[in-house]
Amino acid sequence: MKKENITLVGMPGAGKSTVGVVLAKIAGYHFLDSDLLIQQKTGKLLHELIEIHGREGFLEIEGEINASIEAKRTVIATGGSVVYEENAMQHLKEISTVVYIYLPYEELKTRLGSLEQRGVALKSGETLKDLYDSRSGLYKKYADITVDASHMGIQAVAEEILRKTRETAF
Ligand SMILES: Nc1ncnc2c1ncn2[C@@H]1O[C@H](COP(=O)(O)OP(=O)(O)O)[C@@H](O)[C@H]1O
Ligand SMILES: O=C(O)C1=C[C@@H](OP(=O)(O)O)[C@@H](O)[C@H](O)C1
Ligand SMILES: [Mg+2]
Repeated sequence: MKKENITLVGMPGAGKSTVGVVLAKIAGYHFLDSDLLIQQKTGKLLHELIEIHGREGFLEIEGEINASIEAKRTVIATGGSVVYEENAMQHLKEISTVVYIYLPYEELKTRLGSLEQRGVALKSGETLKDLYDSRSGLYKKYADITVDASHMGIQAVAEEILRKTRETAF
């Protein structure tokens, strides 16, 4: 593994935050959840930011903060909407190996609770299926590696990500 950070991307509920902590532990890395970084830097909760600034305003803030991450030997769990921000993704690709945690739509749907409660950056009238279909291509576009997490437990997904990042030279 040439790059010294691992960035996790994927749909909300795919397991970026939970798997990320376990992955950091087994890799001997630090862990950074960029959602928490946004909350620390703005002093607001994510859903408050979306309420105050709207979807576009939130994406701008998310993009800027992700584009400014400095990390070493760190697993970075991003928020699902970071792939809308080209600058942020270019930066994350420069500093890390980007891993897409893929989950089929049906499995994701049963896993996710209320979308409002999670503060997902939906356009007006957009459903989870619309979001899934429109984002899948973006996750694939930026991913160096894709891990299919269907029917896998948290530990198994973390181990698979570590195995694949170690065997792939970037
Ligand atoms: N591989 C998995 N198997 C079962 N449940 C999982 C798995 N990965 C994550 N979860 C659960 O799914 C929910 C969403 O996980 P989370 O890490 O918050 O996703 P994300 O950060 O991608 O939005 C949590 O309740 C978490 O415990
Ligand atoms: O996909 C999204 O639109 C979002 C996902 C959230 O993070 P998770 O992917 O960790 O749930 C968070 O960044 C924000 O509320 C928007
Ligand atoms: Mg998360």
